[in-house]
Amino acid sequence: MRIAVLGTGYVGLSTGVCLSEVGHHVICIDVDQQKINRLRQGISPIYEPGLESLLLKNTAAGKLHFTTSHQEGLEKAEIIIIAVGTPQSNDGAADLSYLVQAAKDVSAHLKPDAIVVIKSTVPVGTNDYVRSIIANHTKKPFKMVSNPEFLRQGSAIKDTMKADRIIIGSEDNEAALKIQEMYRPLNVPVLMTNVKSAEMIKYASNAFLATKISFINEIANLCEAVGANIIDVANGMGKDKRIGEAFLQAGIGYGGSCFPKDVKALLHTAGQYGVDFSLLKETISINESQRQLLVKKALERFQQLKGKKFAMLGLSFKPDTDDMREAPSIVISRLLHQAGAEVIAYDPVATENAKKVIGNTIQYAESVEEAIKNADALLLVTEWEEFKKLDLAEVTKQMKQPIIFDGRNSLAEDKIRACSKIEYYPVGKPSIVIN
Ligand SMILES: NC(=O)C1=CN([C@@H]2O[C@H](COP(=O)(O)OP(=O)(O)OC[C@H]3O[C@@H](n4cnc5c(N)ncnc54)[C@H](O)[C@@H]3O)[C@@H](O)[C@H]2O)C=CC1
Ligand SMILES: O=C(O)[C@H]1O[C@H](OP(=O)(O)OP(=O)(O)OC[C@H]2O[C@@H](n3ccc(=O)[nH]c3=O)[C@H](O)[C@@H]2O)[C@H](O)[C@@H](O)[C@@H]1O
Repeated sequence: MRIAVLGTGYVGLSTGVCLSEVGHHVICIDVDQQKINRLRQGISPIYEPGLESLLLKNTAAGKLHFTTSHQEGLEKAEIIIIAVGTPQSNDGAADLSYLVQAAKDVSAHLKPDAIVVIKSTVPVGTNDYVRSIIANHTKKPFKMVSNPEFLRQGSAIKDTMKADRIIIGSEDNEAALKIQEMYRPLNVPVLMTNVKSAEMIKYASNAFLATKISFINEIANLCEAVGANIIDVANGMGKDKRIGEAFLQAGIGYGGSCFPKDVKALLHTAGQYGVDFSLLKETISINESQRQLLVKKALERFQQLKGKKFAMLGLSFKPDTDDMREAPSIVISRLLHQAGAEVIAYDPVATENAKKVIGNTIQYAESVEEAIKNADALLLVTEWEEFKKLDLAEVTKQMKQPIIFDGRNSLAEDKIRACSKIEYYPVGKPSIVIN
């Protein structure tokens, strides 16, 4: 099939690359000339494991193209997938301005009878709204399908190729079947729904997962207070198939480009329809306080933070991505800076993006060794594999004080116990102090 994808972000690029991999002819369109230039040279503008090799392979095979011209991209496309951003606006609602512009771009160059697929995460009713925008700008016939995306950053390619499900929402059976056919080579279960249900499935899924994280974080806080161990508690809960093991990792809260904004957008929709979804308010408020946890723990330990030097390991909102959107490291940096502490941070891939968001209120190191030198404490903020492999006995020797606050419970207990001197403060389980 001839497919055009609007937006070469995490979702658009991963989708375009994977659809070309399974045999379709894909042209990806973006308004960002720099991104398109890099993509044409076979360089991915985002860090995403496995993406660049598929990009090179399918570009070389002539199945994957990139352009900034909507005309060039759309004139032959039988399926048009819109994957532009829907960020959060000031009132918590989803900002649909990119989507509205994309709809206008589509209507200007649409091939008659093309199917317009909305993959961006959009509030209930948005597919109908986009349909009316396109219809107001063109007389050509077209069809619409809602097809929300569930991939995670850091495993976008795997999640696309081996998704748990594909949701196809449409009032037009023929269009829905064509999109099902487009995905057939992936061999993933498909669920057909109406448009509004498809739109709701996306928000309900993200809000549920975010709530699961806030729930386990509150249980972790309670575990600390009563002397239980969150790892055992989460294990014990997760063994119940009705609960499931996934998304029960306690830590310093959820971040990223989606959970924070999507929970707020769903709450906004609920408000518009007079539904008081107070559970979501709690999910948000627990998450906000959880992001401050490491700083609170540090304050408890040191009494005052002025003049203290903190090595911060990890900046991105999760491992295997360079994305800094809503990363807990932003809040932690701000609080430590306000308290007069010095922060020197290291991240394997997110440092350049972090500099744009956090700026020069903290320093950036090129390696773990540089970050930890003479530090009063180490804050583990993102659980990159590199950090799990550290020789903690050696790390603590390089520090001024051997104090570690592990915001992701990611350091192995036997490595901690192998240190001759250490103070280790995890989340939701007993601290380890060896003098
Ligand atoms: N990032 C993620 O892991 C996931 C994101 N989503 C949703 O997918 C959507 C896209 O998210 P991301 O890929 O993270 O966004 P992104 O911000 O990384 O990329 C969006 C891209 O669209 C381009 N763009 C904007 N207007 C355009 C237009 N008129 N024509 C062509 N290109 C245009 C931008 O230049 C940018 O490169 C959002 O609605 C998001 O909520 C859904 C699932 C996962
Ligand atoms: O709509 C989206 O954008 C995507 O949002 C999330 O994907 P993503 O944000 O890439 O990453 P996750 O692995 O879900 O992690 C999100 C945040 O939750 C945190 N998290 C995750 C799991 C957990 O057990 N505990 C926990 O604190 C992570 O550290 C991270 O900050 C969802 O998992 C995807 O299904 C969805 O498509």
